[in-house]
Amino acid sequence: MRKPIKGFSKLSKLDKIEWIAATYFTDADSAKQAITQYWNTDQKLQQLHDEFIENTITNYYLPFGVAPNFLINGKLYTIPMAIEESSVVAAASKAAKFWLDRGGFKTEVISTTKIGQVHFMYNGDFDKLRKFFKTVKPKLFEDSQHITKSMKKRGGGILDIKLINKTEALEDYYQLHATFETLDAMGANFINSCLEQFAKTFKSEALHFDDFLEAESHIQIVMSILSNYVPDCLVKVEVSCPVKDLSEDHSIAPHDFAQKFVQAVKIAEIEPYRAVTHNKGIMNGIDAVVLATGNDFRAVEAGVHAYASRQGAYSSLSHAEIVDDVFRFWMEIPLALGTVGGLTNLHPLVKVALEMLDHPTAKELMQIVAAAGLAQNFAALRSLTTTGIQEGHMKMHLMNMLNQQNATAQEKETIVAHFKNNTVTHSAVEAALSNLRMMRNN
Ligand SMILES: CC(C)(COP(=O)([O-])OP(=O)([O-])OC[C@H]1O[C@@H](n2cnc3c(N)ncnc32)[C@H](O)[C@@H]1OP(=O)([O-])[O-])[C@@H](O)C(=O)NCCC(=O)NCCSC(=O)C[C@@](C)(O)CC(=O)[O-]
Ligand SMILES: NC(=O)C1=CN([C@@H]2O[C@H](COP(=O)(O)OP(=O)(O)OC[C@H]3O[C@@H](n4cnc5c(N)ncnc54)[C@H](O)[C@@H]3O)[C@@H](O)[C@H]2O)C=CC1
Repeated sequence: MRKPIKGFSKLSKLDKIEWIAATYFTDADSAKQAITQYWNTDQKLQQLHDEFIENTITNYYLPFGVAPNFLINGKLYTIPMAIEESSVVAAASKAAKFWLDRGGFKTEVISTTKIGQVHFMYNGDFDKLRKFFKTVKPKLFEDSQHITKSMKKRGGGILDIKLINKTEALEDYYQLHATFETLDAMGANFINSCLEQFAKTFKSEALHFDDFLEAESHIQIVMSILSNYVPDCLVKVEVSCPVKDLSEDHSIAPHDFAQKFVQAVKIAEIEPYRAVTHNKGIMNGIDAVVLATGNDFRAVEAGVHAYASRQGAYSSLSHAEIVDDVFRFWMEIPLALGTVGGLTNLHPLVKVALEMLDHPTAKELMQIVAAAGLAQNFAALRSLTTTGIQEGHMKMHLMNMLNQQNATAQEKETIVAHFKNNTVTHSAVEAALSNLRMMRNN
C-alpha cells in the first residue's frame, strides 16, 4: 500500500525523482534515466526552466515548427508553432501558400478591452448600495493609482467600473464589473492587482458609509479575478477570391468545391457535434502559435469556446459565403494575448518566436494567431470536402508509425517512397515494414 508524502515540495529535485522512481516504477533506474535524459546540459538554462513551475523534475519537449509564406495585410511572416500533432504545421503551410497567390489574409483588431470582476455579497437596500458605489467610485480609481500609473502613461489602464446587481440569479450577489486596456500585456496580473485594490477600498469605505445600517456596512468580498471571457478583445481575419481562382488541381471544379466548402461551414454553424470538431481544427493553429509565443493557451481556449456559445448554442467560429462569384471565408475570435510579461521575456524559444515575428505588439500578435487559426480551418475543410482528412493526415503521421515500429533510417526511406503512391493506414504500414524486413532476411 502506497503512503502519502509530507513535505514533498521541500525535497531537492533529485530526491523528488528518487521518491517517484522508487514509489511508482518497477524499474526505478530506467525511470530515472527516462526523466533525467531531458535535462539540459546548460545548468543555468535548466534552472530557468525548473523555476517556471513548481516540483519540476524534467523538461517536456514539444516540437517547435514553422509555417512559412503567411501573407497578412501585405506583410510576409513565417509563423512559429509548438505542437505535438502531425499534419498541423503542414496544413497551415499549405493553406498559407495557397492564399499567398490570392491576396493573403486580411486582418483587423476590432477591440482590445479586457474584463475583471469583484464578486461580493451584500444583504440590504439596493438603492443605498447604488448610492454608495457612486460615492466610492472615484476613490476606487484613486486608491489604485500606484498600480495603474505606468500603464496609464503607456496609454492603458482602467476604463470603467460598474456595479452589477445579480440578485435575481443568486441571493445577495453583486459585482464590481471593471473594464481594462492592458496594451501589450495579457494583463492578468495588472487586472487582478487592480481588482484586489478595488475590493479593499470598497469593503473598508462601506464601513463608514452613513446611509448603511450596521448589517449593510459589512460587505462580504467573495473573490476578485479577471475574466477569461473577452468578447470585446476581438480580432477579425478573412480570405477571399473569385470562385474560379479556388482551383488548384482538376480533381474538383472550383464552383463545386466552393459550394461544398460553404456547406461544411454551414453544418458547423448549426450542428454542435460538428462545430466542436470544426473549432478544434481552428484551435490546432491558434494553440500552436499561442504556445510558441509563450502565451496562456488555457485562457485562450476557455475564452474562445465561451464565445462560440455566445448565442446559446455552441457554433462554428468561422463563416463562409459565395456572393457574386466571390468566395469569402472569415472569423472573429476573442484573443487576450501578450508580447510582454508572462514567459515572453524569459523563455529563450519564445524570444526566438517573437523575433521571427518581428517583435509584434499584442494587437499584431492577435492578427497573426487568428490567421494561423483560419488557415488551419481552411486546410482541414479542404481535405474533408475533397480527399477526406485521412489521406493527408496519415501521410504526415507515417513517421510516427515508423518510429513506433523502430524503423531504421534506411527502412524509413524505402517505406516513405512506397507510400508516395499508396494509402497510409496502420495495417498497411505494418505490412510494408514486415515485408521489407522479410525480404532483407531472405
Ligand atoms: C497534410 C497536407 C498539408 C498534405 O497535403 P499535400 O497536398 O499532400 O502536400 P504536398 O506534399 O503537395 O505539399 C504542398 C504544401 O503543403 C505543405 N506541406 C506538405 N507536406 C509538408 C511537410 N511534410 N512539412 C511541411 N509542410 C508540408 C507545404 O506548404 C507544401 O508546399 P512546399 O513546402 O512543398 O512548397 C494536406 O493534406 C492537409 O492540409 N491536410 C489537413 C490536415 C489537418 O487538418 N490536420 C490537422 C489534424 S486533423 C484535426 O485535428 C482536425 C480536424 C480535421 O478534425 C478538424 C476538422 O474536422 O475540421
Ligand atoms: N485567469 C488567468 O488567465 C490568469 C493568468 N495568469 C497568468 O498571468 C500571466 C500574464 O499576466 P500579465 O499581467 O500579462 O504579465 P506580467 O505581469 O508578467 O507583465 C505585464 C506587465 O508588463 C508591464 N509592461 C511593460 N511594457 C508594457 C506594454 N507595452 N504594455 C503593457 N504592459 C507593459 C506592465 O507593468 C504589465 O503589468 C500569464 O502567464 C498567465 O498565465 C495569472 C493569473 C490568472
